[in-house]
Amino acid sequence: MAAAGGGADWEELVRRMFPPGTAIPDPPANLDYSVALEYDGPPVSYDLPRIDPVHIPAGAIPTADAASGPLLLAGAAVPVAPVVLAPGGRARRAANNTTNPAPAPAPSSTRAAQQRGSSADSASARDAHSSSSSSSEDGGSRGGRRNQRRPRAQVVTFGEAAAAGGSGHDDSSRELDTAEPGGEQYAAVARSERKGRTCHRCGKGKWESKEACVVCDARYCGHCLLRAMGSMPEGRKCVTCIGRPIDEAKRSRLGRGASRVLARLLSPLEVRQILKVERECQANQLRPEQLVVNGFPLNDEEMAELLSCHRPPGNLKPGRYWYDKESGLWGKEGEKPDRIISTDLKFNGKLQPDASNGNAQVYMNGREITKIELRILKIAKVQCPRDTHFWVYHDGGYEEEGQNNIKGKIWESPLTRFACALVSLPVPPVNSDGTKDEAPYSSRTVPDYLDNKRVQKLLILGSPGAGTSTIFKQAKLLYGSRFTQEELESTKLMIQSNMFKYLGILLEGRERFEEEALAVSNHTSSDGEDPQQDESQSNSNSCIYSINAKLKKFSDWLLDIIAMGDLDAFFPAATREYAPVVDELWKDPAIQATYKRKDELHFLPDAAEYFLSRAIEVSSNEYEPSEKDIIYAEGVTQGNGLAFIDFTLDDRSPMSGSFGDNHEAHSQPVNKYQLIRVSAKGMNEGCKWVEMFEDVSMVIFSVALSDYDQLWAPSSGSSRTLMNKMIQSRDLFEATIRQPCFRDTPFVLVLNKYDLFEEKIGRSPLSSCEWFSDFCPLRTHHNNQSLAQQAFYYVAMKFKDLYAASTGRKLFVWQARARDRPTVDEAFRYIREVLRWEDERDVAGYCPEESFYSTTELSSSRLITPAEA
Ligand SMILES: Nc1nc2c(ncn2[C@@H]2O[C@H](COP(=O)(O)OP(=O)(O)OP(=O)(O)O)[C@@H](O)[C@H]2O)c(=O)[nH]1
Ligand SMILES: [Mg+2]
Repeated sequence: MAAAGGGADWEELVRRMFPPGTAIPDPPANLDYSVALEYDGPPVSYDLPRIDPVHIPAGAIPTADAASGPLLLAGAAVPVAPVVLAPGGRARRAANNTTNPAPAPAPSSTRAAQQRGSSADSASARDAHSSSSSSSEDGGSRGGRRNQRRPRAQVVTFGEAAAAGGSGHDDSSRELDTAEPGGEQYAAVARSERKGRTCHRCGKGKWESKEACVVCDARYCGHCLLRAMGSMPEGRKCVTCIGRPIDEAKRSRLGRGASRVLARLLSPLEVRQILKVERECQANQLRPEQLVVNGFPLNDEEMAELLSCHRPPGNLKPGRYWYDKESGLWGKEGEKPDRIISTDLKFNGKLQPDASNGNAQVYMNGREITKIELRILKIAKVQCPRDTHFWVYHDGGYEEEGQNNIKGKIWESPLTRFACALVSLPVPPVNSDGTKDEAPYSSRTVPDYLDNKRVQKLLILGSPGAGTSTIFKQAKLLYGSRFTQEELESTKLMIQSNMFKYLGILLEGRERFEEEALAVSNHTSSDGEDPQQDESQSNSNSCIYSINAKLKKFSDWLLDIIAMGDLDAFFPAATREYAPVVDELWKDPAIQATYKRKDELHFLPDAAEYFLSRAIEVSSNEYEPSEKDIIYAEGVTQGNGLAFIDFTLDDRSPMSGSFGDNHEAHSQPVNKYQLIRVSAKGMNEGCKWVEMFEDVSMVIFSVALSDYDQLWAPSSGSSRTLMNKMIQSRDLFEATIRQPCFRDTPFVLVLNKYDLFEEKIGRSPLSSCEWFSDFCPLRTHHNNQSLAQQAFYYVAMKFKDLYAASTGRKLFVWQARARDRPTVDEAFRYIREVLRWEDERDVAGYCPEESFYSTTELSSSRLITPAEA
């Protein structure tokens, strides 16, 4: 505290402390005023008296009701609520009069000072500032530390703050200006804090979800949101940010993704309106100069033409683009085409040969195309040797330069369109017609239908047999279109041809048994000492012999039939003979000891028995696969191992139900998804496919839990030595997450075949897989988790740890039994939530409720043997 005295000095200071226009009472002759001033001298050597902040219970501070009434459009006045000062403010004022040294919380006084924002209050602001700066200056003092994370009192800030909005300072920057004299240094701290989890206004609510300002990213909890953002005439902006341009990083989320907080505070209609003005109000639109097309920034007319054309580029962000007015192709400067927009738009800039940074030595409308485009041209059977120059028109019609002869249309064949979809190249709409499009929209805003167009690509991968095709088929049956007649027909053929495969396996198996039986008989004849053992051995041998005899007869007979091509006889015979042979084999203890499970006996895939037992029906011409058959059948497409479906997912889900009154669901555009499956074979071809999928929103990686005790010859590489299947899956997973193109792509791991896992975990220890050798299930009385659940958690954690170690990010895990459709539905709803979390995280640093499914903070150590943990 510094005493100010002398002449009109003190009067001026006191005047500043009073509201404008208030008369200063005449001082009694002997009155002694003390006024606090900011101390900016060198650090002092003595202890400064400190005042501890008072705790003000929530609700003790009178507040005005937030205005959530009719929304006003840009430019109109913001409704102003009268300011109610926090008690802290009053206390501080009293304190400033020195007569009353009542403890006053520095934070709230700072806040109150800011709120008034008038010049008459600047002294109080400085005064509050002085206490804050002096305590920061004394280094490690308690007060200093506290001041860095100032909790703030809950008071009304909207209204008058909006009046100051034009000053170009947001709430937080003003606060930095006054309270944190350290300038840049402090700003950095404050900015990272802002990204943190606490409410920007009250400093609380670390775990609550929040809504963020689209300008300054300040995030507010449910208690402060409406106070900080007022009636939101330009969408989600602090009142002090109204009129200011949005943070461009948030542009793609403009008008969407309202938080749960907002949905809780306002009616769905209000939320929708706020999102609408956020998307459409003038202040939030791109400015023409933010778009550089063919090297020239747009002017107003060009911008208007671009946005109002028949097919404008949706979700525009500021940046440099190229545009080919003949074909309508549009892309980011230096990149492949991104979309096809209306043709013949007039821009100042001309398309340059190197616009897309292509190096294919083939030119389309003057632009050197990229290698990936060249590949598509080849698929489209366009002859394009080096240095070909094409003209390509809006409908894909093309001709060589100077030839005046349309040779065909590039995007006509479904195969070309499919290939384009896979490599994310645009194609014109099928009914694309002639000439320059008319302009049905005249406003500058992007039409709604474009917003709804967002398709999220989900790539599903996994090692062979992990269930990716089952999940894919379930998704198709759940959300996609029905199977076409053609698809049913090919499924039928596939099921029938699988039967041959199964029988082939049977025949191979027969030979193996024969060899084994031979080995056993050699062994018993050489060192059969124990007569009892001898007897059981010879029993078992004779059993094997008799079985082998049967199998041999069976297989010889099958071979004959196959040779004759008499399939009508073949399948019934197979069914008739197959089951009893297996049953009899299974009776043998030696075989049981070796194979543990009847279905492992013949090394047939899981589905084989299902189909073989109905071989007559399945092999007949009239056979029509049921939905269950489709699910059980192996293989989706017989072609290139690539398949995709488009679907939407509505918001009525058990998971979003857990979000309480989930209004935002109704206000959000329905997301469209494209599920792309690459067969394990495709994956194994050196992961060549992978790069084509760099723009996927998510990778779903499926692993069969039941693989942990299975040996399999690796499907890639030259080695044919058997290897644990789980380890193979792990290796493929690791190779996939390391792909540079998935650096920013979230992963969901689906641990599938939980039913088989549960069934076998009791008899076959999880540690059969060397990666799980330290699994140590808890057996306390209080622990009612089944062994399978513990093992599942453990496996999930192993993958999470692996993922975190390799990418520093968190892996999302879900459990499934893919043959069981509801579990796949649940998995996709979980996947949708993850996508939403990721979106919200991008926008607001929002973090979903931490749980096993969303966090990596848990570790598998709980389930590891102590010695190794
Ligand atoms: N019991 C059980 N069987 C499953 C489950 N998921 C898939 N299967 C079966 O496992 C077999 C292999 O599943 P697919 O979906 O074909 O596996 P994939 O990943 O497509 O494997 P590839 O076709 O080899 O690439 C099929 O017979 C499925 O019916 C499951 O959760 N439980
Ligand atoms: Mg399959």
